[in-house]
Amino acid sequence: MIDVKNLRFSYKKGHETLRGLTFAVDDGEIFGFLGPNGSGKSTTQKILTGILGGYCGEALLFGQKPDAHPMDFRSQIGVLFEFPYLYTNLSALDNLNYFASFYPAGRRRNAAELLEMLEFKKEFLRKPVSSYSKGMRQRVSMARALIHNPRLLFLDEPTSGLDPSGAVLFRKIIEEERRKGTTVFLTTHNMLDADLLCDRVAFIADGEINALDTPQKLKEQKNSNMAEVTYLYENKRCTVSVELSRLSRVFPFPHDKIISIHTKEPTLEDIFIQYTGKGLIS
Ligand SMILES: Nc1ncnc2c1ncn2[C@@H]1O[C@H](COP(=O)(O)OP(=O)(O)OP(=O)(O)O)[C@@H](O)[C@H]1O
Repeated sequence: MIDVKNLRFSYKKGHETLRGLTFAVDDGEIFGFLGPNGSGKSTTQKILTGILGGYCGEALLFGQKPDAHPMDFRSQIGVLFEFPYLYTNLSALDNLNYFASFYPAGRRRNAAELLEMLEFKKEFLRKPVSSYSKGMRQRVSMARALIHNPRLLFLDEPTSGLDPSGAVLFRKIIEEERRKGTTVFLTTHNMLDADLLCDRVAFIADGEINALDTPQKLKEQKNSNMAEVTYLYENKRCTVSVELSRLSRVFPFPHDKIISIHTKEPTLEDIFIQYTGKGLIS
């Protein structure tokens, strides 16, 4: 679906923003592109969606160059941008009907039904976007990305600005899209989204990919094999980290009562820091 080989890009001479990215995204996959601010995520997405040209190396979507603008290229991709590009003086319905009009009638989804699926407040359907909260604008932007049933979805920070139940709903909708066979390129620094949704993730830092695998494999590779044990000893509550191998027979410390044992599994963010030496929010 997406094939990127040795992709390089510079905004100004002498400084490379993308320094030789190579990766492939399979049909029907949710592929996470994770990195801290300024690492090159949006630049990569802009190249793949045909907004930015002038790159070196190879970038192919459906076997085509994204900046060659073949007639049907844009109708096959849906994009949720980091910042909502909506007409703020128009309502949600007018925005969506306008964007839908760019696509063949056979591909268009019903704007009102899409907004209902996204739990958009009915009373705001005909009010201007300028009166919407951040979460409402995000819902309209998601509807805009889905309005023409794209084969490939680019989602840049889809759950940003949403409350926890909105984020759960968006994750459900993204999974539903995947079930229908849509491929998803998810750009984010939200670890929970990446861990819950992605089949594979790539870690990008300073314009380079440092690791690429399934979230589970990445976590297993760097598994600390440690357990955190909480116990009572001489009426005092204590917590220690112990290697799992040392727990196989007896607890290697004096205790009166074990209260809990938890294996210390690294989070995707721990792994990211181990690979790149940086946190995801810098
Ligand atoms: N139009 C531009 N002109 C010059 N430099 C730019 C431009 N857009 C981005 N950059 C620079 O390129 C680098 C990568 O930016 P990019 O927006 O791709 O990062 P990002 O990983 O998407 O960050 P964020 O998480 O903040 O969105 C940054 O150093 C940024 O300042």
